[in-house]
Amino acid sequence: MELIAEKIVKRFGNFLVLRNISFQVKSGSSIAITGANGSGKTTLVKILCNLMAPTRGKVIYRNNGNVIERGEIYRYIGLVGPYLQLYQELTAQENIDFFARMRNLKNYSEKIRKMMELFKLAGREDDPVKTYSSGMQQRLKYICALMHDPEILFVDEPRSNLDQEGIQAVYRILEEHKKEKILVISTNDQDDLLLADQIIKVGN
Ligand SMILES: Nc1ncnc2c1ncn2[C@@H]1O[C@H](COP(=O)(O)OP(=O)(O)OP(=O)(O)O)[C@@H](O)[C@H]1O
Repeated sequence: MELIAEKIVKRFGNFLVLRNISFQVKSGSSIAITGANGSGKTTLVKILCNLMAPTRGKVIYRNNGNVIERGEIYRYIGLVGPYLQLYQELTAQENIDFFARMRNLKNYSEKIRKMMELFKLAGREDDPVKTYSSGMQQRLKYICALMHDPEILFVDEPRSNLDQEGIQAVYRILEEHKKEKILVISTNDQDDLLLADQIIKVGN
């Protein structure tokens, strides 16, 4: 699997946020997007995930040399980010079932059980997400992003709201993920940059 960004430019009106961002990342490697607050990290992640169109430039996903169509990209990616909302009125299990149905996933209960255990959410499956703390919600986002074993995992602000134990669990997962798949993180944290084989700086 390969993710290629070709001369990505993004403007909001006259405001130029991204100027000519290009890179390539392959399975078995990782990339970090870094830059000051407001420099365009989240904008770039959204463009890479096909959630926002670039003003100019291209995002290409290739699998065994074949280009994946835009409409199919979601099957290959998992995304964790502050703007990714869980359904607050639904329980954790209902959120998980919703994501599973969207991805046509079957027989996922054992995998979810292990991940709920790992993220210390076991026993809280039937609680509405609105009763979860922000750190618990962040943990649940990781579970929803990872349940279909995505080839590319995007994490915008990996540590967001997590305690030390949560960060360690996430780090183990990210280290494991980038061994054979693609990891893209957006971060301002110097420690997070150590996870990356390549660093892209956005902004000035
Ligand atoms: N939909 C939008 N319309 C207009 N301007 C936007 C829009 N989205 C983002 N921007 C602007 O683009 C710039 C980059 O925003 P972005 O959220 O990508 O930054 P960031 O690097 O992720 O910031 P932070 O580190 O604070 O999360 C900001 O100046 C922001 O105000």
